[in-house]
Amino acid sequence: MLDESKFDVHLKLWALRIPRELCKVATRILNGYLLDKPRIKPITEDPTCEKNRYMILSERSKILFSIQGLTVLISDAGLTLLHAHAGHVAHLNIHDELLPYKDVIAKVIYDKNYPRIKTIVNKVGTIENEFRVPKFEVLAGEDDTVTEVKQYGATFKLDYSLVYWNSRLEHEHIRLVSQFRAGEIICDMFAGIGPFAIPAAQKGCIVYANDLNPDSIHYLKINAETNKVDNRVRAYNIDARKFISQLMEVPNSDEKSDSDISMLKTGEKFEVKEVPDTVISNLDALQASSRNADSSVPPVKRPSDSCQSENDSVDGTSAFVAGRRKGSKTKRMRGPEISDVKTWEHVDHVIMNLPASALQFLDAFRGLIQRKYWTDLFLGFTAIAS
Ligand SMILES: C[S@@+](CC[C@H](N)C(=O)[O-])C[C@H]1O[C@@H](n2cnc3c(N)ncnc32)[C@H](O)[C@@H]1O
Repeated sequence: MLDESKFDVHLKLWALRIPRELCKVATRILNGYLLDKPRIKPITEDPTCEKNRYMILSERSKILFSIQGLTVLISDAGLTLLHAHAGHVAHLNIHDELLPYKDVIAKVIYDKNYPRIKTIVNKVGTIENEFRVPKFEVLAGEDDTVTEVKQYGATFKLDYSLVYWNSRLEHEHIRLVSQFRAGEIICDMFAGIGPFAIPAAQKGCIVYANDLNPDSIHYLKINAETNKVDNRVRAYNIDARKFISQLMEVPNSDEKSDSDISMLKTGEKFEVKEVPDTVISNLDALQASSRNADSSVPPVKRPSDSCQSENDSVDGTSAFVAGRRKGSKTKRMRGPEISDVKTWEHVDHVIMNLPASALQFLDAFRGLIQRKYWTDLFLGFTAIAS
């Protein structure tokens, strides 16, 4: 009789326990570091918790390694993903039991990642301020937290010590924006430096982006310009409640007779229009005036103050920002301009990315929409409130 146990192989391997929803990302990051043996799956279930998975590392995974900004430390305390990074700043979240070694850990990460990583910071205490900016201590490298991050083809400048930023949300940014369509109107109530607003505008949406933190708005504006979407992003630096209520306020100059309103109700929607180049050029001169909405939302119809340029579209595929493609010299296409938008009549999506408390802002919408003017049945909400 065959003794099958003679064929058993026992491997002593390290494994990384992670929440199962991070499996895809982790597989990408750990590419080349996972166990690669025939008929052995490198990702297995965690018998103690169905929400977790074990990522089994290959035999050659060492004590400390760093790939794409994610450092894995294998210590007596177990396996820990130590840092996320934003541009040249690596952000550690060192657990209490490892704090006595924080300088050594920082030095190793610095040495292994320099010059890509130039500053190593560690989070101190819990986040208590309303801007959601953690406090950091610099453990190694330059004391310089102004950095640039690239996500989905957009560039974001930020000061890591002054504004909220979480590189790990890239997937969520992409997922949400993928649901928007060119020409839609988006209100981002807690916009930060623009990780939803900028790609939405790149896609051809008109974006009203607000944040209470003046530093976030400072960088949001820089990022809108850098990514050439400042003509489709209007930035505000006020409390979210005030922001949404001002956007929904009907200006006196826009009050309509009943017959006007019945025409609106027939479903007036923005359409892609052809615009002669001369009109576009004239609009260029007015563009600057649209960039500084800041602390108030004037509830009046603004003059035409924006236009699309041929660089507006990231991939050139959207109808709204189709613009003048290479080789075509005669016409540009444009969609709704921010000056044409009447937010009290129509908004497609509201983004509320304020984990733990976004839902507490829902009452701000009570009685806000004036049915007489509102042209749609629905308003889409996305509250990221976990
Ligand atoms: C979790 S962050 C999200 C920022 C951005 N959406 C992102 O993903 O990077 C929440 C943001 O809401 C802002 N914030 C907090 N309370 C606010 C309020 N009452 N009104 C407007 N913005 C507020 C903070 O300054 C912070 O930038």
